[in-house]
Amino acid sequence: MTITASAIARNVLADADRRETSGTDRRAEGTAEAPVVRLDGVFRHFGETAALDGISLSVRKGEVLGIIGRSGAGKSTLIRCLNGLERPDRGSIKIEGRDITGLSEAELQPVRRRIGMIFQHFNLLSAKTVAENVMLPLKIEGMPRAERRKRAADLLDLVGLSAKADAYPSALSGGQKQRVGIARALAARPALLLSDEATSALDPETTASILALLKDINTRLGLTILLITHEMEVVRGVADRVAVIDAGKIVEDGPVWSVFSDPKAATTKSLLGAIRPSLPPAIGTALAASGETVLSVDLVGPEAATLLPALSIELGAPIRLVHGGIDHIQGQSVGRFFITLAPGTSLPQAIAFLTRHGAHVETAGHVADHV
Ligand SMILES: Nc1ncnc2c1ncn2[C@@H]1O[C@H](COP(=O)(O)OP(=O)(O)OP(=O)(O)O)[C@@H](O)[C@H]1O
Repeated sequence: MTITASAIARNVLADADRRETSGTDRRAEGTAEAPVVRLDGVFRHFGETAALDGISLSVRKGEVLGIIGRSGAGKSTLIRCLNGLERPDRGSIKIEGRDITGLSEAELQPVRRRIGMIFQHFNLLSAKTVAENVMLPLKIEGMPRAERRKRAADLLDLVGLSAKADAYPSALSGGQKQRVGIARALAARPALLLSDEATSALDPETTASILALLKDINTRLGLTILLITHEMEVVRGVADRVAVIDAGKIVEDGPVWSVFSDPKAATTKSLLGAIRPSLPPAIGTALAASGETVLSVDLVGPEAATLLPALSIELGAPIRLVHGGIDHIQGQSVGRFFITLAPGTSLPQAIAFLTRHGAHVETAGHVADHV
């Protein structure tokens, strides 16, 4: 799909920015520099269950943060706290610098309008057309009809669905429904787009196209996005930073390339299991039977591409790559290789060389008697 880079698109969030800098829409201490979202020591317990157990994190303006966790980790509770549907037991939650934890329902309404949401099951009104669905938040805002129509047309252009303006949701594919959901979420010019498992009901190809659209909107409009997901592929596809939540705690937080190349927490390693190369057991068994030593080698950076040939030259013998390769995440080359050394070569020499070049090396599986 091609999205036209129009003045319209640049205008999609412009009013929100004007409101933000004028400060007339908020009575907060926040400034343009304040994080869009900031949580400090947020606790929410249900009886003995700590759904949120001291969460602190912030999302900068223009950032895409992925929050990932298994079922029951606390993701839904976090979302409910962010939009004021749930109140934390303690801690503070600031949206654009304004603490929302003590606000009344009436006071929460303008804060909620600053948060656009997209959902796993799209939540479109089946009796309304695509354009009417997109216009709905604007109708609630009291925007005149002609203006609403114009804005809905601009938003449908942005998500590549102009041709479907008068169709009903039942006539759309899942990916098209989610595009409508995105257009609707952007209608009121939010400061934050909150994505709640928005691609979980979509096939991998459609997921990729929705993630590309979100990334495009983030890049072109500078929109801040918080993605809640249980899929690492989603984080990999679009996020700048990832926070891993487990039993109500953030157990890991960092740039996506860094967490993907060197996960520290057990939960992160396990969530990454499916997409981070690990030695297939059958290969490990076969190599053990043949008496070969397998090394796992991790290296981030341009040297990842030249490391193995350089090692081969250092040892004066060929290296066998049995599994893995180079991935490209956020412009970084992330190398993860499983290699075996030729008989008679020095394992300590190989490890010393690789370590000297910044690689993290482990012996995986069988370790043969090397020189
Ligand atoms: N209203 C509630 N009453 C009692 N326990 C709750 C309530 N809401 C959440 N919990 C518990 O808090 C923990 C976190 O739940 P939460 O729904 O936030 O997790 P989640 O990460 O969103 O899970 P999923 O991905 O399955 O939706 C779970 O143990 C859940 O059983």
